[in-house]
Order: sequence, then structure tokens, then C-alpha cells
Amino acid sequence: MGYKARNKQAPPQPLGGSDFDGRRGGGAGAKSNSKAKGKKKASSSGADERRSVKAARGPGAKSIKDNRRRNVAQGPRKRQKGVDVQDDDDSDLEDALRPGNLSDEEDEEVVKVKSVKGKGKANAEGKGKKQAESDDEGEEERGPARELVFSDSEAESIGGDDEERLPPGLHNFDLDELPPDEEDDEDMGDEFDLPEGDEADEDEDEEMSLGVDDDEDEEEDEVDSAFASSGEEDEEMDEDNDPRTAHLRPNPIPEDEDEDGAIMTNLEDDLDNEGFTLPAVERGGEEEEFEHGTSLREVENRMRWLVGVCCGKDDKLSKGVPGKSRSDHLLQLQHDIATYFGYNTFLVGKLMKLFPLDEALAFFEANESPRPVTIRANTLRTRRRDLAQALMNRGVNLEPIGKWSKVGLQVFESPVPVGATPEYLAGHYMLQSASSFLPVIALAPQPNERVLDMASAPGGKTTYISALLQNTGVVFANDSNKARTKSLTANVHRMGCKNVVVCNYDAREFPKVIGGFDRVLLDAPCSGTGVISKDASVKVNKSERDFQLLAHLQKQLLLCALDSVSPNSETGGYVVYSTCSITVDEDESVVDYALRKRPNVRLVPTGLEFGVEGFRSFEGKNFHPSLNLTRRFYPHKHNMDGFYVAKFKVEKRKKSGSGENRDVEEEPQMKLNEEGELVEEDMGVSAFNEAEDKDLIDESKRKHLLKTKGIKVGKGKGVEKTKPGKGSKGKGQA
Ligand SMILES: C[S@@+](CC[C@H](N)C(=O)[O-])C[C@H]1O[C@@H](n2cnc3c(N)ncnc32)[C@H](O)[C@@H]1O
Repeated sequence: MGYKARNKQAPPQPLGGSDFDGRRGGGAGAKSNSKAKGKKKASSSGADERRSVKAARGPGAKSIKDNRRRNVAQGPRKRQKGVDVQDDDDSDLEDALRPGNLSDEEDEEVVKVKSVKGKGKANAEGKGKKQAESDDEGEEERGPARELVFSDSEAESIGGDDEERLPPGLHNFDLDELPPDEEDDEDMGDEFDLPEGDEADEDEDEEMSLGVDDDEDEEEDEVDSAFASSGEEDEEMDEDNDPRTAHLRPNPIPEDEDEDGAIMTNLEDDLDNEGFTLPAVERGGEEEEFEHGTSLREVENRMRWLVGVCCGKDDKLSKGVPGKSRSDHLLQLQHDIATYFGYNTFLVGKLMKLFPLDEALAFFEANESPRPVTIRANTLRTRRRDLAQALMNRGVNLEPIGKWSKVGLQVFESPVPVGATPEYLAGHYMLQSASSFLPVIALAPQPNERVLDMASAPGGKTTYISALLQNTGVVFANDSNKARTKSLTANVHRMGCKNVVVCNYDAREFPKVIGGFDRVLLDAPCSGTGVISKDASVKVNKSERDFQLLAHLQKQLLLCALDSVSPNSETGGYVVYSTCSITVDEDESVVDYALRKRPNVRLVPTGLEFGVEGFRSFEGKNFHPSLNLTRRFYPHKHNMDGFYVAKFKVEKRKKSGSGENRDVEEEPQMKLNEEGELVEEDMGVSAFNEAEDKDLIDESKRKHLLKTKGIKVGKGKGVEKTKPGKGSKGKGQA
């Protein structure tokens, strides 16, 4: 019968049937089975696993109809009415979004389109009649008239900063000004040891060894599959800084998020201990694949009960297991979440810390169902409403993604594979997750600018930048993975981008390769904790080491990004840093590091109209106060992949002593932690110094040599270094 979009997100409640009122357990058996299988599958990696997770529907996913109309970025509790009721639709959307620079009403055109309900198949087979093109042409039997609102003044509604001006035209850049201030004594500096050897293999391997996940792999994956058939907690912890109890403090979530975003539970009334014990505590926190004699249903019940116990303070704790502390209960909760959703406990501990506990459950639950399928109309080739019309003629059920984008469409159902329509092949659209629009909207490239996309393959964001530049100026689309530049180049051609130069360098070679850009996008390689619904292997294959390695790479890349921008740019001077990960190590910590290392840069508003503010402090570490200008996006809150976006403005450097743009912090004090690792004093998150870097890089190289060439290098031996630029065979390709 055609292809059904697997884009129905479960209602973003903490857990299906979490209300403990008799619905508990409804459907849980089915879920238990699927979770039990899921756990096994999660321990192997690969596409099968991803698919199996996609196929598994969370308990909340019971009503497709309920969910199908919930737009991306719409608050979790909002129900969108059917597309037939255009006005209601809009008001829901307006409610769901922050007030801001939404599209001008006058720009909006109402396109009445006859629905193709019930006719999709015929249309898909080429028998469909031409759809009504205007209000008057509507004789064909297409069911009730359907109205969609498209704000198609083709210029994307870019929420730029006040400071951003329209470009006066091409401008000059002076490479001589760009190399980073060599006097800057960076503990990571700009002299990086780049991988050696064959660059394609090397890069690939480096990525693998870093456990890099590329959110935009989805572009290709979705083409094929979108529609095809210890977290021990210290009691003495400063409760004021504990995000898990943040919701108990005033205003835990920004006000504008509250209305839709607050996670409601009725855990309050369900705190009776029905004989629960804390076996993980009795095991001393040791991980056990699955507790003997425990059903997944029991784990689920205990998990919810524990959230209730731990959410509150003493009064609720008194309803927990007698004699056990709050940290005991939290430890058990961490283990139960890991068991129930199929994660390793380390990652659960890391992710749990990001949210109040009930919200954490909503996050884990949201990862069990796929995000909506979304496409981006390519304004170099078509207009969104024309594209929508063409796809509806094929029976595709879609509607605008939300008022925050003028080029996005959310696809609800399609009788044809969305990645293989003539429109797709002709480059009229990109299959692209909603969250990956955001960094480009934040970047807000202006016509005629020179833009660098540092880590660009397979090109979802590059081609969007190119379209916003209206094929003027130039986009340097770089990626260190040569194999991936092939799909990047293919997308660039398919989408009709004529202003793109594809290149293949380790981005840490910039700005030595070329600099002086008006804007730079660093969509960094990351752990992928925001896209677990797409890649369930993340649940089990990430270790603390991976996060350290990634954060290190991200810091290096970000410094290079900042140094690649011209502070003299007349129209820009901006860098956007984004990841599809939600860990603080890869996000705020990296941004804060860059602020400390580059006193000539500051954070500016992203211009994005929704999203949660970035952390200003985390686990006792204070970041620069401007970190609240950065934005976090969550699956359970915004119905899109987890994402992080920060925007920097790069100013001219001033000589030290003559007054810096911003106070420069002292170099962080290093100390050895209990594991004997060097960390910044008072930091709860990863930190690096040169000595540690060398070990990490050597380890990565050793693995690479062993894997690719079968050469085993002993630990003490050291691995030959390659100077930046020397070993690189990167070059422009198009
Ligand atoms: C998140 S993906 C980029 C997705 C891309 N921006 C898009 O929208 O299609 C991260 C990319 O970084 C690349 N990468 C990893 N390490 C890199 C490095 N050192 N220099 C440049 N690119 C790198 C990976 O090959 C991967 O394609």
C-alpha cells in the first residue's frame, strides 16, 4: 500500500502510561518485549539496529492521528488541528513559538490546494489529475479543499542580529591579517598534529576512533529509508546547582518554554513503595546486563517510582527505601533507565544530569521514536509552494514545518519514497532534519559573502548556505573525509549550487589553507547524543574517553573557525558552532573554552526563535555568563533532533595592555583527579593540556596503524608526527 512515514513521534510525556493510575502497564508488555530486544540490538551497531529502533514504537506512539499533525518545534503539549482548519493551525503554531520576527503577515500567501486524500496512489501512478492551481480550479475529485499557508517570500526569514547589515557587494579580504596571533600562547594553539598517511582512510579511521557520528548521514540514509517499506550522586552536592532538581527551583525553564515545555507528571501521588528494592546499590553500582528474575515491567515501574522519590527533597525521599540515601535512589534510577532503554549506565548518568529527572525520562522516551521527516525546498530551483504542490500531486501529505522556516516542509505520509521522486532528483529539495536548518539560519549568510563550511559533508547545510547566498559569493565546503566529499559534491550538483568549492582538508589546517571569511560554519563532528533515535548504537558505544577526544577536537576546530573569519568583514564576521550532541562537554564547555582563548570574540544571539538557553553553569563549573545566548534543542521539547547552536562575533584583536574586548581569564589551573588524569581545577567537565593531547593523539594513531596496516606500535614508542600542512593532501575539488 505504499510507504508510511515513520515520523510519528510519541507524545512527549515522560513515559507512556506514566500516570500510575491504572493505565500503568497498559501496553507495557509489548513495550517490554521491544525494549528487551532493543537492548540486545543496541549492543551491536549498524543500520539494522537503527532500523529496528525506528520500527519499535514507544508506548506513547499509539495514536498516529494524535501525533501526525504536531509540527516540529511545536511544544509537546500542543495538539495541532488538521490541515483543513488553516486558522487553527496557525494559531497553534503561533502559540508554540516565541514571539519574534516571524514572517510578515503581508508576505503570506494562502494557497488553496485541493487535497488528494484517497487519490494518492492513482496520482503516484501517473494517473492523477492535475491539482487545482488556484482557488477557482477545483473541479477534480480531490476531497475537501485543503489550505496550506506558505510564507514564501523567498528570502528566508533569517533572524539576524541587529549588527548584521545587507552587503554592499563584494569586498576585499586581506589574508595577511588573518593568521592567528602567534603570540597568543595557546595551550592548544594552532599547531596541531594532524593525522598522517592516506588522508581518506586516515580521516575515516580518525572519525571512527573518535566515535564521530554525523548527523547529516541522515541525508543519505533517509533517502533510502525514510519511507521505504556511575552516576553516584553525592548527598552533599550543591542542590542549587543540580539540574535534576532544577525544576523545583523557581523558573527552571525559560518562561517562553514553560507553557508548552514543562513536563507534567502525576508522580506526586504515586510514591508508595510497592516493595521496591535497590539492587544496583546492593551490587555496589556494578552493572548487570539484566537483573536476575526481574521483568522489564518491574524495572519500568520502579524507574517511575524512583523519579517521584528523587524529584523532591526529604519529604519524598522518606517514601523511598528506608535507610537509603537520595544518591542510592539515583544510582538505582540510572541503572533502571539504562536497562529499560538499552544504554550503558555511563551515558545515562551523563545525560541524566542535563535535566530535571522527570524531563530526563521524557528525553529518553523521545529517543525511542523517530523525529518527523522534513525536507527543505531548494530556492535555487523552486519555491516551497510549487514544491509542495508537486509533491501533493504525487500523494504526499505534507505541510509547512512551522513559521520559523520559509523553506521547510514536514512530510506526514507518502505513497512514494521521498528520496527518489523526480523533484528530489531534480534538486528541488533536500531531505534534511529540522534541527539542521538551525545553524544555517543562525549563520544568516548574506549575498556575495565568502563563507566557509568547515565540516560540510554530505552538504545539507552547505547547499542551504548556497541557496541563501542566492548562488552569489562563494562557499568553501570542506570535509576531511574524502569519501564523504563525494556525496557532498553530488548534492552540490543536484541542488544547482554554482558558488560552492568543495575541498578536503583537516579543518584544523584553516586558516592556513585560506582565511578571511565573512562567516564560518563549524558543524562539528560529535558524539551524536542528540540523534539517538536515528543511531541507537550511541546508546552503548560511547565512553568517557570518546567524549574527551571529541571535545578536544571540537575545541581545536572552533579556534580555527574563529581564526578563519575576517574581523574586517563589512557584512559578517560571524562563526556558528553547532553539534548534534547535547552533552555540555561538547557544547558549552567548548564554547567557553574558545571565549577564554580568543578575547576578541563574543557570543551574540543566534536569532533562533525557540530553543532552551545554554547552561551558564554546570556541575559546579561556571561558564561565561553570555553562554545563555546559545541555544539547545531537544527531541522531547522541540520534536526535532537534539542540537546545540552558538553564534560568535569576531572583533579585531587589540594588543594586550591596551584594553581587551573582554576580560581574559587566567589560564585554568590543572590538577590531577582521582583517576590520575589532568583536569582543570574545579571543572566537572573534560579539559586538556598538551601532554594529555599527545597521549590521546598517539593512541588514536596507534589504533589506526593497527587497523589499517596491521602495524602494532607499543605504547611507549610514540608515533611519528605530521606537521599541519605537510601531510595533508587536501585540495579543492570543484
Ligand atoms: C556533523 S557532520 C557534518 C554534517 C554537514 N555539516 C551537513 O550538514 O551535511 C561532521 C563532519 O565532520 C567531518 N570531520 C570530522 N573531523 C574533521 C576534521 N578534522 N576536519 C574537517 N572535517 C571533519 C566528518 O567527516 C563529517 O562529515
